[in-house]
Amino acid sequence: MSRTGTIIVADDDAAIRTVVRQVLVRAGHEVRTTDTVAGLWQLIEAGVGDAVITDVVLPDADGLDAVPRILARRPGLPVIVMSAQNTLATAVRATENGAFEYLPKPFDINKLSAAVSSALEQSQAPARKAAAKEEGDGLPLIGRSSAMQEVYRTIARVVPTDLTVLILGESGTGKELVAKALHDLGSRRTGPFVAVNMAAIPRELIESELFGHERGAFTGAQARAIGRFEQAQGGTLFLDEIGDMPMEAQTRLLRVLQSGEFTTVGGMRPIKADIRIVSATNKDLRRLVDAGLFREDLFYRLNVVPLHLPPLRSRVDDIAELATHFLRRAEVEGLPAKTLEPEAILRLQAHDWPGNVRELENLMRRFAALERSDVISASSVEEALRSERVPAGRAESDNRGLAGSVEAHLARYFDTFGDDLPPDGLYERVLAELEKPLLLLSLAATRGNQIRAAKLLGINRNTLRKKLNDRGIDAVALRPAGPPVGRSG
Ligand SMILES: Nc1ncnc2c1ncn2[C@@H]1O[C@H](COP(=O)(O)OP(=O)(O)OP(=O)(O)O)[C@@H](O)[C@H]1O
Repeated sequence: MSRTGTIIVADDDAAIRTVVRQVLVRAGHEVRTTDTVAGLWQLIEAGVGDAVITDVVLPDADGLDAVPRILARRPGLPVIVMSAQNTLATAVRATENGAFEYLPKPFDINKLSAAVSSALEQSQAPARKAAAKEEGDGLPLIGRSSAMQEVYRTIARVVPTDLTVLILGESGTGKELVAKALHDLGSRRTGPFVAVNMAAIPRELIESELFGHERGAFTGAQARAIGRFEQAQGGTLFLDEIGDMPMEAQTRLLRVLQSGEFTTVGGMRPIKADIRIVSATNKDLRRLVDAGLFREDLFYRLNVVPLHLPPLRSRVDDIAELATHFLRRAEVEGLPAKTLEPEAILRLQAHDWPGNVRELENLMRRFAALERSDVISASSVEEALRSERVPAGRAESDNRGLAGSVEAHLARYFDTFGDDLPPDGLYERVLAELEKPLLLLSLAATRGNQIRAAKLLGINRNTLRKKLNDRGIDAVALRPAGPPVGRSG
């Protein structure tokens, strides 16, 4: 049977107070109502109430701003916030201010009842519930498609255990994000999360990188070095691109999984491993096993719980929410606010996303930075997706396509640095890089005719000659012997 209690209701709309009162009284609760923050505060000070339901906009003050004050006075008292300002910002503010639940108006009576029941349950075990709520809100994964629901179910099932998880999925599907979520939600969250990418470390260094080495273990080992296993003690070790692990390191890893202990390279003393292992791959590990490139016994040890991350193209339902999420994130980072028109979303949904969520994230970031209009149109999306497919160096016939392909090249250049930045002095370098091929292509297109090329470029003939000199281009030598290339005349 669900618990009953005294609920304070603060709303300046008499009709809402009446409806809420009826619902709560019918469920066996006692109700006290008020229409101001001042009235609410009086009840709080008097120690009344097992839970609070408050509107945000009240005549004398902001109901949401009152939440931290209420919690300071009555720690653990669940406060449910209702608001007609149904923005993500209000929802986020409600969470940040410590609200127990946020209900957008008009609210569903069943949801209100459910929120009150769980609020009263929480007041029985405040600390545990508050922690659980914090975890839920911090979950970084976006997507409500049935494919993602399956992923969430598996995550929920393995979080309370220390089972070894193997995350399988194409590049950019969120494997690392899931590994981090497994860590952050589990009992090891206060310990370290250490990620190692097997493909990023030179093969001959992998063992020492993972297990550490003793002084003098090999040429160049001048001091003892701590490996990733030791760094991850008490936490989670994420082995990314596990299919790229060399055989010798595989053997060593298998031994650790079997014995629960590891030794450093050149070391004798076994160290107990108190680590959860999560690994990931975008390769077909069974194939690697068949080809003799991956140890079968290790495969079984790692694959205790397989977690398949679906490619983005198979969860089209998530695209709108993900795209909006990435635009908002760009906005939070200081880029201009952008939204997508409905047809633009349809266009995104029709794309096949070979780079999965990462590709969508990069595209949205690019729109946030470069799109001139506040609303991203279907044709902008079309153009951006088309320009991604333009092979290097192929010119487009119209200005918009040209901008798109240059943009795609630049975007790819930025992407190669991942989270880092390209070297400084980019502006000059990019302009210099653009100028030479532009001059060369213009001359080629006009069969080396400088007057025509100057006209095509829209610059003075003398300016063209100077630029050719500066860039060391011999225009005469460029006159092709064959037929004209493209648009001359
Ligand atoms: N469900 C999701 N919700 C929000 N962001 C996501 C989601 N899935 C992936 N991302 C974002 O997409 C990017 C790629 O994700 P991640 O690095 O986890 O992919 P991966 O599968 O590990 O890629 P790779 O195989 O190339 O290492 C990250 O910036 C991540 O934050």
